[in-house]
Amino acid sequence: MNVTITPSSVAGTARAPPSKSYTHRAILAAGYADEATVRDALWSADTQATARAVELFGGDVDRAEDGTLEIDGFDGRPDVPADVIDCGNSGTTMRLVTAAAALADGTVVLTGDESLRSRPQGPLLEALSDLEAEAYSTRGNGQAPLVVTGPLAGGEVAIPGDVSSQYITALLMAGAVTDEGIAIDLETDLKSAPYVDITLEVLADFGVEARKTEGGFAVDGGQSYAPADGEYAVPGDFSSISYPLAAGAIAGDEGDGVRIEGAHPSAQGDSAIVDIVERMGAAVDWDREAGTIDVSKSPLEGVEVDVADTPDLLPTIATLGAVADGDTRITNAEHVRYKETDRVSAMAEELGKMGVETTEERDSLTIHGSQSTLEGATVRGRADHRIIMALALAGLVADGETTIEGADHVDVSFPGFFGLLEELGVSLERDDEQ
Ligand SMILES: O=C(O)C1=C[C@@H](OP(=O)(O)O)[C@@H](O)[C@H](O)C1
Ligand SMILES: C=C(OP(=O)(O)O)C(=O)O
Repeated sequence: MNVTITPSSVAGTARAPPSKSYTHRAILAAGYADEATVRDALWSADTQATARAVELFGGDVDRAEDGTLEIDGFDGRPDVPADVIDCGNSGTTMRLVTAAAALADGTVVLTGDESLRSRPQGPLLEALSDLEAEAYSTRGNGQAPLVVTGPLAGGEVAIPGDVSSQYITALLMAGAVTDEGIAIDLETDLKSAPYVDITLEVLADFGVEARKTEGGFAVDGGQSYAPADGEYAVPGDFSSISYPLAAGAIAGDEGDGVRIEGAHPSAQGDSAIVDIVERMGAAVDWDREAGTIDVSKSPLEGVEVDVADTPDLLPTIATLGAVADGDTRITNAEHVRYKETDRVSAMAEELGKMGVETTEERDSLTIHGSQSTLEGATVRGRADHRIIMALALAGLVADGETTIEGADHVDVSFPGFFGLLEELGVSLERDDEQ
């Protein structure tokens, strides 16, 4: 599907979709449990990949009409699946499920789409091998397809922290049901650190104790997963909130702004977007207790933003920077190159087609912003949900129409994204022929 956006102003109320990160963890934690109910779960292409994996491990995921998931777990140790596990486009699924697979008493094969088969899995495979499982890439290049044979022993393991925090999450979640537990020693500084905080929070909510240590993280073995009262509720997603928030800041209607609901504080590092938009000069009011954010259009100015903790915000910040006056410098961004696409280059090149000048370095992206230079263009979504959504934002304020090719991939994290834009008053056309 291609989507063509006509420049539009936005006004109205947007409900935050449920958090993708919390939903993945809750579905897998429920899988490790005997049974659990997960309320307010995100049902997207990525979270469905995790649900499929839980089912292949012997669990059952039943989705009620209101979206509640009733999950029968595999109760600690996964069965050896009757088929290959296809993780689709989801890095979180592949990492978390690879470590779970190492608990099975047999061999598990994992694969994914072309993008996922180009993302780095090597450090996790090495860590699992150090913990006595057999784990390798069929091509010997640290990328999927992956073959994992358990069972995983506990123990101590060293792993780099600057490729993906999902390796740490995966080891902590699986480590809780090993006999000995797992102690993780970080060989480098940890990037995307708030995602491990999310993991510690979800583990605690499922009655599993894991902790930070001097050199990294640790989890004791022999623990069982069980949420209090058998239920777990997923909070709103701040990476997804970044899009309506940025839309309100750059294209808010003069009279009415945008209100976002479901924005309660949680461990998500991406809630930093509220502060970033405010620093750029937008009028933002976050009522943390009510979980509402009100934003209206204001002239924006370039700022410097360190995305070590918040890689998924880079595309949104790049578009904000394109609209702002002056330079927006996004630093500590090397790990943003290991996502569904190399998002540093993708944003530089696609915004470039809209007339935006950028300077790209290995670890940073500088956007030389000025609204007057944003021109409508045909841009490539690169099969990456966050690139598509960030380019749609740019289309709101460009001069002329913007066509985003391959826009259907928003279903990875925000299936209702274009419907929401329409509700906020955006004029857009979908071309399903493509
Ligand atoms: O654990 C998670 O839920 C995630 C961790 C981050 O990845 P990395 O840790 O690979 O940077 C983030 O980019 C991804 O969207 C979700
Ligand atoms: C990188 C992302 O997710 P994942 O790593 O799960 O593919 C994302 O949602 O931006």
